[in-house]
Amino acid sequence: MTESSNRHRDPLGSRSSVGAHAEIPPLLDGTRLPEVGELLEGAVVVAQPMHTRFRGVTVREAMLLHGPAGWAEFSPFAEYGPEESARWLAAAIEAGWQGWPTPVRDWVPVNATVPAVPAADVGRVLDSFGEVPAVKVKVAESGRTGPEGVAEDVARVAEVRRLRPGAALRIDANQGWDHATALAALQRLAEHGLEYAEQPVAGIEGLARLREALHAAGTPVRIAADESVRRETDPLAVARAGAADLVVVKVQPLGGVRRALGIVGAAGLDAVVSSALDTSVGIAAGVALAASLPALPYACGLGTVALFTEDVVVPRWLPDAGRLASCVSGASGASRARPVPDPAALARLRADEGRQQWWRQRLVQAHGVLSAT
Ligand SMILES: O=C(O)CCC(=O)C1=CC=C[C@@H](O)[C@@H]1C(=O)O
Ligand SMILES: [Mg+2]
Repeated sequence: MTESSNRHRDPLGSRSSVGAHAEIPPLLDGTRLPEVGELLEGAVVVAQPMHTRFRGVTVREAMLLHGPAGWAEFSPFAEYGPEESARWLAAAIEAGWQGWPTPVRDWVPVNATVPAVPAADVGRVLDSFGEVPAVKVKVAESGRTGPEGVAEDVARVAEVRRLRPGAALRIDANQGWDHATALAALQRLAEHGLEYAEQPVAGIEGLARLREALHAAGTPVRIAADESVRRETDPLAVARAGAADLVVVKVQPLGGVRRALGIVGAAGLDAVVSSALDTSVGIAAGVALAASLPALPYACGLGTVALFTEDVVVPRWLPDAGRLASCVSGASGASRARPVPDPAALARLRADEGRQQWWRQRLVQAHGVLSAT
């Protein structure tokens, strides 16, 4: 597909100029794949409890690896199989055995993330992030997508707007709505001023159809693709289809900072960097990506360690005045040191032997996929 034919398929004018032959770097891209034994030496699985259930998770487990370049995180969600997990392992190998590219900025703006809590709890959650330029609100929680659930979503968003009148506001439905519900809900939510709606419905065609319907209804809420980027075998398909205005990028699911940079470049759309609910060790990779992108028009979803009751890094890596400093050396040197697990917190949060074993097996399987690639 040429650039002009792509525009033809996108009558609403998303700015993507992705071509059919846009190439994204392969996993590991020339980096040596360490032996399993080398990866597992010093590896430890931690279990970090959450203040509030988030994407069905109440305790977040993560395997931390220690390579020559520093600490790295391997934490594919529990339900992910070896193929998908291999991308997360490639990201950990980049972090621990290669290091990240030189950034173009020293710090990145960060958004608060509000889980699907009752409106009465919104103030408490917002306070845990401090002052931030933007807030992301979770909506369409599983089992809460009927009229009552939508009313709760509207109340939650309205409360955020009341408490943070100047903040940019975005919602994330994690593809929980059907077309009609999304169309109606977004028209109501748009009254509170939305910078964009993240994955309101499932699938690339679903996003394209909703985006057109919103424009036709005179409510042109921008659409961000998340699951349609990170869980698709072709992360560029959504951009090719002109189905979204921007892409959400997460380092671990996309296979590392360099690969994510390649995907954003090839997609030709604005990108929002977000966490994969990582510990502070994994957050460092997200900051490395955000600090390296040529353009960073949106605050990043990298403040999520605030959602844990405790983090393995002490003090945990929270935004300061709405921003996180880069820990990779750039033109003006690194603004802070790379986060390192605290030995006492590591011992306290260490998962039991059964879980250590389960994660070691997952790593071995993901390693098998990478060695066959
Ligand atoms: O983007 C943010 O503000 C925080 C990160 C975040 O929302 C997520 C992290 C990991 C998994 C998720 O279901 C969720 C998301 O869908 O974006
Ligand atoms: Mg999302």
